[in-house]
Amino acid sequence: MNIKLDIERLATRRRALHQIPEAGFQEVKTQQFLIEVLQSCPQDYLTIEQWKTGLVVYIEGTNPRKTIGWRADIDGLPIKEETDYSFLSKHEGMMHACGHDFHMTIGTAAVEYFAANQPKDNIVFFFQPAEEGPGGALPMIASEAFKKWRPDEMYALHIAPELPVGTVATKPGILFANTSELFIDFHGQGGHAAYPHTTEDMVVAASHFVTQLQSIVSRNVSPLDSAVVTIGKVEAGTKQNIIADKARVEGTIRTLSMEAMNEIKERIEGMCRGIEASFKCRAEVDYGANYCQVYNDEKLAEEFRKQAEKSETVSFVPSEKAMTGEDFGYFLEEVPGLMFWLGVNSPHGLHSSRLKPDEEALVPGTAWVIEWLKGRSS
Ligand SMILES: CC(=O)N[C@@H](CCC[C@H](N)C(=O)O)C(=O)O
Repeated sequence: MNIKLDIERLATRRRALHQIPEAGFQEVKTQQFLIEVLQSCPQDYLTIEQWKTGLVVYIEGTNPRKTIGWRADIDGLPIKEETDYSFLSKHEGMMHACGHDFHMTIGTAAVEYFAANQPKDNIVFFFQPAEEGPGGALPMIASEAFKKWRPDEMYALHIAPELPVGTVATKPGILFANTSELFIDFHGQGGHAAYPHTTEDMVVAASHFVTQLQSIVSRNVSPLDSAVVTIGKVEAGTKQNIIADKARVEGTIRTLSMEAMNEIKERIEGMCRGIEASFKCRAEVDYGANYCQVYNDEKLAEEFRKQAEKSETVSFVPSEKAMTGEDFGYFLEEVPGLMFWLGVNSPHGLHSSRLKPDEEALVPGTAWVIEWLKGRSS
């Protein structure tokens, strides 16, 4: 299939989106930008509905037997950008460091294509807020728009910095892990740095906790299973000579099985009780947003591989499972489908302040999404 795509046009759109990254459920400018792009498509059989800070775009097919879903996530991350781009993020401390600017560019370009080339089956595009947290997929699935245009099958992509441009990768079954956020607040008695015996030092309490946490994966999870417990943020204290009365640690738990997830949470709570007793403090645990695993339909993953192997647009690369999380997993609990990686060849990885996906990947990425959706619709 030969679809002509203009790299300049795609890159311009991606750059505009790159400059306005917004946190989950705050994607106001992003939503406005997407509306403007999508309103400039032929509207004959297109319906655009706003849903919170996201959008649902329905394309009516010529002779529909089913509805095919596509999901693109739209939120940015709280990261200070450190690339050498001339089109740096204009939102201080925020960055599209997970490639959602690519996901939106490809998603909107696919809408443009189908708005001008009516598909046989209906296609519904979900531009979903808050993938990085607190999670937009579950409320989007509960929305009236999802009920009205409920897809029979559903797809999404994620950029893969480590794969070359022009490649796609996926696998049947589990692709991404179960995840749970982790927030723990330690409260004690602060005071003067010179009188530690009159205080309960929350820097010391939190430090012990973070160190103890490291034994969970090695000593409580079966060596035949896989799990990750990462603390990405620690916050405590106000000044070098004041003993902190509060400390907060923030992290994430990733597992391939729910048994491991439950075991890890039980161990964390046990450790917190131990820290409370040892340091005469209070530890409050909050698990924030939890995402289920991304589980690709076996039959569809096989069809995907076969079609990609025959394609002139992309090359297929087999994929391993990853401990990444994605609330797209919730869509796949509702309807069969799959997620795949799109190679973008960046020297720096996802969630890096230096992530620089190669814009050349926008052309095969968009062409492949169109090719795949067209294939599903014939
Ligand atoms: C693809 C990707 O990087 N996804 C994020 C999802 C975040 C899940 C949640 N906020 C958590 O941190 O547990 C990831 O970090 O894997």
